[in-house]
Amino acid sequence: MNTFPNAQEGAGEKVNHPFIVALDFPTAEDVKTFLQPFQHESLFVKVGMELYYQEGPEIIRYLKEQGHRIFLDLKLHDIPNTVKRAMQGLACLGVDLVNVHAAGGMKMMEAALEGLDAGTPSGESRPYCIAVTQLTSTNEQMLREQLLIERSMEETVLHYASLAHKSGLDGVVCSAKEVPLIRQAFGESFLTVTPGIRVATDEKNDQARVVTPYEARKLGASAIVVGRSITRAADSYAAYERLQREWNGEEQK
Ligand SMILES: O=C(O)c1cc(=O)[nH]c(=O)n1[C@@H]1O[C@H](COP(=O)(O)O)[C@@H](O)[C@H]1O
Repeated sequence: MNTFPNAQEGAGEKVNHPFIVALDFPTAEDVKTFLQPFQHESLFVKVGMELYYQEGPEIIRYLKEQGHRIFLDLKLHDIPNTVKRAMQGLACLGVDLVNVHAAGGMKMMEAALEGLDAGTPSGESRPYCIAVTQLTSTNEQMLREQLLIERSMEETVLHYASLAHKSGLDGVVCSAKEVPLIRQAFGESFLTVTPGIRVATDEKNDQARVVTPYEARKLGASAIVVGRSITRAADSYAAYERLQREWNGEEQK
């Protein structure tokens, strides 16, 4: 498998856990402009729907050539056969991490893994596969009133995480708020990738369950995903450095 350092390994030492920068841009040109100040850095970047639907596999090839690790965030959610075949195609791209919606159910998640195994070129490692539990833009009121889920957010996230775990997935996407519960239930090697990251002075925008990089680290998240706090900052590189220092436990803001 690809390397994905566990947040608990080397506790107390300085270990660089994945800090994933969400490249939420409409074009490859925007990405190239954004990455200019980072040209000497090897990043862990996320390509989501906005960019992939416009630029397709070419942007993945470009980012790999630049030496970046890639989370291809397409949040697959369909019938098992469709997800299996889509994952088979994505596995050829050589990305490090992909995801599905746990709401698609266990058969769909198992099919995702089958597709990835079938599509990974021999001699290469298959991408890690994680499941979105509840989007970080969802709050408890939305669970109740829109999704008709009567359980608490924590119970719901834990339930979806258990489906992902039973299906053999490598981890979940959740808010860092839910990480301690998931770690307690499924151990330290089950990945918890956490978006909804903001520092105190940031706008929440459409996010509901937000956590600072420092708190996410303390809560034991395996990785954080940061988009607008960096991509919309006046000085993106300075923002990246500041948030990364916080994530690495060097300073609290
Ligand atoms: O799967 C994801 O990456 C994801 C899941 C989730 O529950 N919430 C969430 O915000 N994300 C993604 O994480 C990124 C967060 O971006 P910012 O809110 O700008 O930091 C976006 O690219 C979202 O698509």
